[in-house]
Amino acid sequence: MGLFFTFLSGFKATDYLTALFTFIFLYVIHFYYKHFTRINPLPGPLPIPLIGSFEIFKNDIDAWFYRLNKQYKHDGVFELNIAGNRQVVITRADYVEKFLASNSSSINHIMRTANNGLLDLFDLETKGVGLNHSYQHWKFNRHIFSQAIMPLSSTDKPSKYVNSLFEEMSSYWMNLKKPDEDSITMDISTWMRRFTSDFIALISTGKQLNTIQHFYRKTINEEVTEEMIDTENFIEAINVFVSDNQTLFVPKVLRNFPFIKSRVDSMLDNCRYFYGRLVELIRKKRKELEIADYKVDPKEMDLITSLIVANTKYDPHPQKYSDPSLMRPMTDDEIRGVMFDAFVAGTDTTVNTFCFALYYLAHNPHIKKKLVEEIETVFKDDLNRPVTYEDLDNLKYVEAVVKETSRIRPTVSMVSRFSSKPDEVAGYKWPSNVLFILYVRGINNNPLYWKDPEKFEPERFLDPKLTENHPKNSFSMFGGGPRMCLGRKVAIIELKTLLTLVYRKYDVELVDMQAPLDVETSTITICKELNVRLIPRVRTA
Ligand code: HEM
Repeated sequence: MGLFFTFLSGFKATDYLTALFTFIFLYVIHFYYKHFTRINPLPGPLPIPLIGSFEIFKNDIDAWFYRLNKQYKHDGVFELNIAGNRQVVITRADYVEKFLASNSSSINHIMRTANNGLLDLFDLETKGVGLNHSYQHWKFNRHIFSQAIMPLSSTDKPSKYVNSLFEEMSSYWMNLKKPDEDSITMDISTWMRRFTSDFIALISTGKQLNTIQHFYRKTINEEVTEEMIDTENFIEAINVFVSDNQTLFVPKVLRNFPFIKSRVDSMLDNCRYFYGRLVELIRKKRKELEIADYKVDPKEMDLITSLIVANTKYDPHPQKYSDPSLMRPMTDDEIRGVMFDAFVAGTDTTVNTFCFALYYLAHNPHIKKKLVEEIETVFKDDLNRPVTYEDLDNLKYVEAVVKETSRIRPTVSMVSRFSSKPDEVAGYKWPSNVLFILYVRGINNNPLYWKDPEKFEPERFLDPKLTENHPKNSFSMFGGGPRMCLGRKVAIIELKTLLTLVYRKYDVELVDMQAPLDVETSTITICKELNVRLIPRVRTA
């Protein structure tokens, strides 16, 4: 060791600088050598060593993808480098079939990302569904979660919950309306974030979190209670995770770098808090079930109860599987993992889709008129009764509005798949470990499949000839294949019921018609703010 220091002491400061510059120079040469000799070079911006592109420091990565896709003339495939990682971006419907086919049993593209980040540190590597990186754990969790959530969508529970939450929220809005004014002005995205959290809480536990109520009380400056702080913290924890989840993919070697360490630590605190709240909900539910001796009407089961009793002697629908690994009950930690997914994947996605719909409807009054006409046709004179599960079948235009909103501005604008084996994709042969980005917004807006793609036109989804002639995968909202969204049916019920209730009771105008959508994209496109004027409808009948 002494000899080593004697050796170092022989160097001057300029020698260290020279060594540093030589290292950087060699790194840059190596980086570009690798770049220019890469397999299957595709069109794409010239990457900058280490960061890939300065675009990663902006808040809307989707805007960059959209621009590049236009620049490359929707050609079907281009490439990017993000933080040193090559990404192959696919923008044609026929190229994504391999990943999204409903009968796809191939496990080659089952993972969404490489596992070289911090998933294990956040206890997400083997937990939950969305980010799970262990095939066996993902399969087990997805199977149990799917059995718990899918049957809910054929009951009237989701629409009942939306009705009751809307009634509550709407009564707060009416209280906020000043007697001398004919409308209420608000950032509707903040209300809706609370609405969807209360909705998922109801679906999960049968009980409300009261986040809407607490937000209302905060808005009217009521004294802040512990309970109010708790629910606002809960909403904040979801927001933080959704808008900064890139932190999970920071390469392990960078974890302790000064700026990165504080960001990772703060995300860890956020997740610990969030997990703690979820575990509280699960333990509470377990206790209630124990007291009731697990006697629950199977038709009344909430999500957490279904997850707790799955594969136990209390399971009302016991099943046998050829794969014995699917037959064990879930631990509380595993339930916490999938509940985390339900809150993270199931709240913001619906809020954003809802807000985008409001934005596009306000900019297209003739479409809003048709939507209101359909609502009035279905509800005739009875405009206060709950929207039922049966009504949803008759609200075809409302559904077309939801789909058209998701076509033109999908909240999940990109879906990723990581290959574990060599494969042929988009006409090229690829080695294993390639990250493919299926650029949903690019495909949904590709002029090859959609006439005037930037025009908001829900009729596209009503004309059977049009939809039949469309190539497969030219529209996707919920992804596809083995990793397709598990909440898709519940989400459609929630969105249709909510849009109907809102437009039945209010006209919605934007405060600033000139303002573009205020969005940012990390993994999903988030509506940061949407200022609207709600004008209660005055019925003459
Ligand atoms: C408008 C609302 C929603 C949209 C647009 C949406 C969209 C998506 C998309 C695109 C994916 C990725 C699919 C793929 O990789 O092929 C996904 C996954 C997922 N979604 Fe949704 N989602 C919505 C609502 C919900 C809700 C309400 C829940 C649950 C309550 C939910 C739970 C999930 C889960 C658990 C996954 C991960 C599935 C897996 O990795 O196996 N989503 N969603």
